[in-house]
Amino acid sequence: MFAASKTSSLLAARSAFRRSYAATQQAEKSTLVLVRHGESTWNLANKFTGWYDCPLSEAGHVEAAEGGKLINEAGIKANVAFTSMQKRAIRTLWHVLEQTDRMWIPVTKSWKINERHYGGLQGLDKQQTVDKYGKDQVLVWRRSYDVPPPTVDKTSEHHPANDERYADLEEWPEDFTESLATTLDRVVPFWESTIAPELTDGKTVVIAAHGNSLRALVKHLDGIDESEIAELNIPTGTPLVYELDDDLKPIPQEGAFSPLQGRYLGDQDAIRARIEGVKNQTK
Ligand SMILES: O=C(O)[C@@H](CO)OP(=O)(O)O
Repeated sequence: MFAASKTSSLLAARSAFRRSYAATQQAEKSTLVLVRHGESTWNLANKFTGWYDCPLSEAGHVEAAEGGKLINEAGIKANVAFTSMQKRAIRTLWHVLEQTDRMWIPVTKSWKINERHYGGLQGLDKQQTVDKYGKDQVLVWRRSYDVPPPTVDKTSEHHPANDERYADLEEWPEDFTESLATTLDRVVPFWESTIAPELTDGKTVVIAAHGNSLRALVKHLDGIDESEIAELNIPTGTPLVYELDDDLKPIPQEGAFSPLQGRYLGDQDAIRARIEGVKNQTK
């Protein structure tokens, strides 16, 4: 009698273990941290930047280091990192890796997560552009999904064919510019081919990139529609943390700012104010 009940309780314990093990397997999730670079010298000067390679401003260095501290305090340990070919994002990543004491992890740099190219607007003062073309037109150029800003041709210093880091990477068209839609056309395939496999492999990933390349990525991840993405602005130097399920779908985080499902680390009121600041660059 005693032996029989012992056996059945052993079996019950084993099947409970199997059930809970299966649940852990299903609940397997990976962590993705997105950071827009800290304030750049051209953010400070309120100029359209795109692929122009300006550095961080003094405040931008502080913001990026603060962002790194927040990631460290959250106990997030990245295994791999990605950034663009632009020094404001690269330097931001360096701050993050320094603050989290993970300068040794592999880093991939790719133009596929560069800022959206601003075509003929690059280098122009945002407010002067509003004064010249009107607020509505500038808002269309800044935030519409698929209306690109004016193009640059190969005589422009801003054309990628005239920059040694990009010249041989692609057959660049004579006239070049990017909308958010065409930015997605490079960000999403890079995500799928290069970043997503690391997350599927159980790695924790950090990406230091740009306002519009990150808008493109979160549009894809969070399934944000074209009208809603127009309203979405991403603050500088602020870590945005996603937990992703087995299919790399975001698990909604408490305190996330809709339509995002990831959560920003840091003082939530200060973050809202920074988001408003980005929006108000062209009043
Ligand atoms: O100038 C730029 O490249 C971007 C980001 O700084 O600006 P905006 O927010 O206007 O798209």
